[in-house]
This record gives sequence, C-alpha cells and structure tokens, in this order.
Amino acid sequence: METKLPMSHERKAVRVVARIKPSSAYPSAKSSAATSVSVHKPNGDESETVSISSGAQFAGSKDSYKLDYCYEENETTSLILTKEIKPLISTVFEGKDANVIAHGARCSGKTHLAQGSEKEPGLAALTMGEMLSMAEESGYSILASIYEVCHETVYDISDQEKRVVSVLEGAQGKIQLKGLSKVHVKSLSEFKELYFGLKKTQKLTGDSPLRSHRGVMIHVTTSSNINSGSIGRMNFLDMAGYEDSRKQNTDLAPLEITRINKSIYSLQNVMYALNANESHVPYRESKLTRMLKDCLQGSNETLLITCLPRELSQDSFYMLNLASRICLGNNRAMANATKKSNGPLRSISSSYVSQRRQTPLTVTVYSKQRTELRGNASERKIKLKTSASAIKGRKLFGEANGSVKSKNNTKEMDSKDRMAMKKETSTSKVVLNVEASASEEENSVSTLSSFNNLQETPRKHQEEFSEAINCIDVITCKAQIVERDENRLDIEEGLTLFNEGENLDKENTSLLANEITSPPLSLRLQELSNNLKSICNTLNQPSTPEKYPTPLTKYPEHGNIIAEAELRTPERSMPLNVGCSPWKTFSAHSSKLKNSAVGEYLKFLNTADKEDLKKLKGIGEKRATYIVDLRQESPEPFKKLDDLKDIGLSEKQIKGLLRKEIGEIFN
Ligand SMILES: Nc1ncnc2c1ncn2[C@@H]1O[C@H](COP(=O)(O)OP(=O)(O)OP(=O)(O)O)[C@@H](O)[C@H]1O
Repeated sequence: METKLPMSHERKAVRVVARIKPSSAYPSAKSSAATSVSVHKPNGDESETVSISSGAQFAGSKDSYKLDYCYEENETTSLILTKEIKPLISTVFEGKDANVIAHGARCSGKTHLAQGSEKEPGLAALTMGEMLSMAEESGYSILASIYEVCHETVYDISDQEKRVVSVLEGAQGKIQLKGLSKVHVKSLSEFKELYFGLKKTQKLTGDSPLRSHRGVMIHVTTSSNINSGSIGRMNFLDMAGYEDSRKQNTDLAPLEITRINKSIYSLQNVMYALNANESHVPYRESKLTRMLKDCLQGSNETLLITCLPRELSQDSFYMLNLASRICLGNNRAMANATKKSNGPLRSISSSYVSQRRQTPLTVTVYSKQRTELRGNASERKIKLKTSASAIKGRKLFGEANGSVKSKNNTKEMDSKDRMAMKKETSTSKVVLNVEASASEEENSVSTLSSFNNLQETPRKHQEEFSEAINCIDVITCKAQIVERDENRLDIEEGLTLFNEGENLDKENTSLLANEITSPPLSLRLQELSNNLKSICNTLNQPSTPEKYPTPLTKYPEHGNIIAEAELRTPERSMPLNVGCSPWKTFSAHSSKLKNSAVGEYLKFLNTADKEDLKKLKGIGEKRATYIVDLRQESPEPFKKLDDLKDIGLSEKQIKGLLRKEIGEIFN
C-alpha cells in the first residue's frame, strides 16, 4: 500500500515523531485523563504536524508541543514501517544513508519499539525483513554491523569479544569505523539471532551494569563480500534512556547518568543543527555523533522517534520538549546567516562559525582577558548594537544555561572587568558599551521561560547541564560598539559572548567547519610564534608611541561597562617598551609569550575532546580518558602547570612535554 507522505517529510533532514507507550505497560500507573498525554491531529493520519499536550503540569510546561506526527498505542509498528521507514529504505537502495533513532526517558519503550514482542515484531526486524526482500529483488546483499556506545567508546558486539571500534576521520573527513565487523545476513531468522540473541544490557567494563546506546547498521552491498563497500546504509539506533541525575532510586551513579545524558544531548544538538540547516553541525561533541557523521550529514534523512509513556514523567516531558525544538528547528532556520538573528534557537556554535565566516564584524568577549573584534577592513565603520532578544540562547540546551546566567549577570560582568580589546585587521578606535541590565535580560529570556523553568530546581539543573553538555555560557547582553571614524555607518548585528574556555572549543568547531584539520592548539602556538618573530623584527625598527587597550571600566550606578581601546592587529597588540633596552624588551615579550603558550596549553587540556588531546605529545588514550573524566568532576581541572601532576606527570615530564609541543612549531 502506497502511503502519501506529508510534504514536510520530503524536505526535512530530521523528521521527529513520537511513539506512545501504552499505560498498561506500567502496571503501577493508573491511566487518568488528568495526567495522560493527549494528541491533537488536525487532519487525522494525514496531519503534517500534531500537538501533544499533557494533563500533568511540569515546571515551565507549555500547553502543547508540536511534532511531525505521533503514533499512539493503537497504531502498529507495521504502520510506522509503512509510513516512516519504507521511504527511508528506498533512499538507502538509491545510494543514501538513513537513520532511525529511538530516544526518550528511561523505560519509555525504546527497546520494545526496536525489538518488539512475541505478538508484534519490532521495527528493527520489520526493517530488516523489508530490506532483505528488496535486496533479493535487486540482486543486492545485506550485511549488518552491531555496535554499542558506552563511556565514549564504541564496541563491536556482533560477537562475544566486544572489540573496541576506532572512529577515524580519513581524507575529506570521511569516517572509518576500524574494527566494526560486518556479518552477511541471508535471512530474518539469522538477523534475529544476531541482534536479539544479545542481552540488552551487557557488562562491558567493571562490575556495575552500564547503560549504552545500541545500534545496528544495515549495509546494502553489491556482493556478500564483507569488504565490499556499501551502496547505502540504514542505521538503527536504540539510545540509552535519559534520566535526571539527581534521582535517588537509580542503579547508576550521578556521574554515569551525566555521561549518558551528555551523549544524548550531543545527538540532539546534531539533530537540531541539521533540521535548522545550521552551517555548523557539532558532530565532534561525542563519540556517537562522530561515528554517525557520514550517516547523518548531507542529504541523508533521519527519523527521530521520541518514545513517551502515556503518563508523562518529568524526564519524558523534558525529552518531548527537546524533540519539539528539534522538530521546529526547520521552521526557524536562518535564510541568511548574515542577517540579524530573529529566531531564538540558532545554535551558538553555528552562529559563531557563521559570524566568523560571513558577517562583516564579529565580536567575541573573552571573560577573563579580552574582547576580540574580528572585522573586515572594508566594513569597519560600524555601529553595532545587539538587542538581547537577538542573542537569546541559541543552542538547543544553551537556553537553560542562559536563563541562570542572566540572573547572575552582574557577577558575570564582574569577571569581564579585565577585558581588553584588540582588532586583528584594523587600527580604528572603538568604544564597546556592554549594558548588563538585569531587567532587560530577564525580558529577553522571558520568551524562553518554558524551557528555562523546565526543571523544578533550575539552578541545580543548570549546573548539571553546564557540566553534562558543555553548554555554552551565553551572556545575553546589550552591546553597542561604536567605531569612531569620519564615515559612520550603523549596522545592527548579533553579538555573541563566549567565555574564554569556550572560545577554544568554538575555534575547534569553526576550524572543522572550515575544513581545516590541523589541531587548534598548534595554530594558536603558531600564532604566538609568529608574534615572537614579529617582535624580533620590530626590535630593529624605530618604535612609535601607541595607545594600549585599557581595561573595561565599570560604572556600577548605571550597570554599564564601557571599554575604550585601540583596535589593532595581533602583531601590534604587544607594547614595545619605549626607552628599554632591546634585550629587556625582548625578555619581557618572551616571558609574556611563554605565559600565553602555557595558558593556551592549559586551555586546550581543559576543553579539547579526547581525540584532540591524544594529538598532544605524551598524552595517550589512558591519559586523555583520565583528563576527560577529571573534567566531568571539575569543569576546569588545569589552572596551572602543576595541576598536570594530577594526571601522573612529574615536573620534569611536564617541562619536557611543553618544550616538545612549543618547540615543534618552529620546525
Ligand atoms: N508498546 C508497548 N507495549 C507493551 N509494553 C511495552 C511497550 N513498550 C514498552 N513496554 C514495556 O515497558 C518496559 C520498558 O520498556 P523498554 O525496555 O523498551 O524501555 P527503554 O526505553 O528501552 O528502557 P531503557 O531506557 O532502560 O533502555 C518493558 O517492560 C517493556 O516490555
């Protein structure tokens, strides 16, 4: 039976539907109209969007949440196959990749949906059955890889050895899954034995049972040879369930739950960015998203199934809220990244990248030291004014963070008192006026209240988020930058404020988005090295007195911060000590460079992901894992070089490592 698909299905990178688990599956839960979920389908089965509302009231809940569709208890998995998955299977046989991802809170029915029951087969088996018959008709073969992602490690679980799979990025960023085996599947019973024969929860390491994401990658190939390349792939993923890490009655430690939640958030961030047509998709946020990058990107399509119990729990409500945001992302995509942002949901990472690439002027505020103006020299006569509403939390989860940040904005601004400014491409004079008005910020985030007030104790949850998802500390400020020049030109532009640690992270992502593959630390060190060389050159040249960036001055009575600074290229940003001997000047600069290099190195350790950490000399798999673990406990474990002793390095080793790392840039 051919089913007409809604128009939106054909266009969206990620189609978001819900699947309701019957309340009978919860023997203890009583179905009551007052608490159960109700689904409004304006055009019945043909509805292009549906609204889901819950009788239960949760902190910050809205009346209803929009999704592309919702399958209720009375709708069978065969219907989901026909309406949702068969069109995806067709694209796989045409040479694309497709994904079916089940996510939701714990015990929301994800595994049941994939595996089914005696009475009703699950989606994985139905999908495999369909693909096997299509392969038979077209003379293709079907191979399957079964994997599990746990603790940021991918395991091949098609046999009992559970080998570790390496996720490698090859030429042109193509992902290779080294060690992930493929099994030739000839029949459905073979597949069931392979997939369902495995226990749902396996002990991968240690004594405690770990929860994991579990997937099957179904490859369509021209031959049964396991080495033959795939025509297309169908990736079927059963995500680990989300749960609030503050829960008492759980079998996992809060840190463990936080880790799982982090990888759930990473995938949701990717889904959001894809649907919002963001120029940067944060694939590198987790191992899972890295490994699935090729399957998810480009014109490949994804079906995201949000599993919900009929009686929503707080956790399920939270997942519904986020699913709805992913779904709506498509409608809020920016037509032109250079335009003033008018949607509250642009991802920060992307807005940063797009600003760096496309906007005439980008402002980045480093919380500790500097504000950096990156400008196009031809368009630098600019008055930049950003309303807080334009920069509301743009990343999927950034908003929750932003809400708490905004309440503490005065404190945030204090940390910026030492800001200095520089402009890389211009020497024009700039006035930066950052208004940190609490009331304005509160207004600015009021439209986000549904998300901000989502959790019962927002502050505590915000802390968890910031740890769990490496959320971007958006500081919603009103900023006005006036560049004094004879030709004034006013431009309204978005301003994004990052803290210093994040900037490196953002640089990582922007470099990736620009397909520059060299590690950012070496680029930063290279920049320092260039500075050193330029100092050596300028020592021989007559120096001219210059104005140097002044620290931001705070006027508490107005709640304003005003900075006045010269904008100049990095080479010029270092003062030449007029009147000093060349040797003293050189020594002063050298020690400044040394401190900067050490600072960059520590920042890198505090922010880089595991793969990037391993690029550092002396940091192997074990140390990189340990560093990442340390960061779960404290967001910035390395404040000084001595802190490296915490990862088992002696003073001598620390010096040796730095010497090698920094010396390398002169090679
Ligand atoms: N559609 C359904 N019909 C009947 N029972 C169901 C249905 N969906 C789930 N269940 C039952 O609910 C319980 C939890 O389901 P399941 O294990 O699929 O949840 P999960 O979301 O995969 O959990 P976790 O997050 O722990 O992986 C199981 O006992 C399962 O049999």
